[in-house]
Amino acid sequence: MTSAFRPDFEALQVSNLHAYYGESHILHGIEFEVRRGELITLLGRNGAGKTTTLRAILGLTGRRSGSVNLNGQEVIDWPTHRIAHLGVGYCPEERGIFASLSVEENLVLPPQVRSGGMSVEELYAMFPNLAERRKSQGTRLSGGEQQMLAMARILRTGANLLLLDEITEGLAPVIVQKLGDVLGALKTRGYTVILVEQNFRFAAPLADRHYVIEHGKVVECISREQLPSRMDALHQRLGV
Ligand SMILES: Nc1ncnc2c1ncn2[C@@H]1O[C@H](COP(=O)(O)OP(=O)(O)OP(=O)(O)O)[C@@H](O)[C@H]1O
Repeated sequence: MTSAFRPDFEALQVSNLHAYYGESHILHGIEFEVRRGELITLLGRNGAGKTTTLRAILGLTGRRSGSVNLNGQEVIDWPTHRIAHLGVGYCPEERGIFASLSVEENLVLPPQVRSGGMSVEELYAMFPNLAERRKSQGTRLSGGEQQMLAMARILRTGANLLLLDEITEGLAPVIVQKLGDVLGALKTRGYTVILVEQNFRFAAPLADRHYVIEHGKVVECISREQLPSRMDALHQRLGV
């Protein structure tokens, strides 16, 4: 560890990030940044490289190159578990709930990556549905309950930079609204969020900036202030 090393996350800067799955070159020099307490989105059509970007930050793709700088620390060559211990939590699209374990067992299973994680009781206060289902098996949860559990689980680990992949996909409007409230509350508490999202209406009010990805490259960065004047161009890019 260098003397500049500080485990608490303040900023992530991704520069010239290339990533591969086997021989397939998927990311072609991704560039973006996010600072503590910000929420940014990665937008783009299917197959643009949004999920791969989240996975590449954590070292979950094949070969990768370029720079992933976390709070002044270059982590491009680090293994995933070391990166996670800087406070990075990943919520994959498939959620990864253990079907044979109860809600509470799922919650307490992952090891803490840093101090300051939320307690189980704090999480039940944030997600009352989970409190009611604390003894239920993973298989018996609705899609919305599974998503809340997946979010709650990374909050318990102490992660404060959250990489969230399509968390609203397939969920009822009332659950989507609840997830929006939770993200707003987390932002207020200083959490930092990178959101891959197809539901732009969900993401727009929460986000400080939007990065549009096409063919493994960021082709546009749109701030909250610029959004009203760039909506038409954005719709065209996303094909919606
Ligand atoms: N494990 C893998 N092996 C090989 N190619 C992959 C793998 N995962 C993804 N890809 C390819 O990488 C490209 C980017 O996929 P990625 O999942 O990052 O896109 P995305 O923008 O998240 O889109 P979606 O919304 O469809 O998930 C696609 O062409 C996809 O087929």
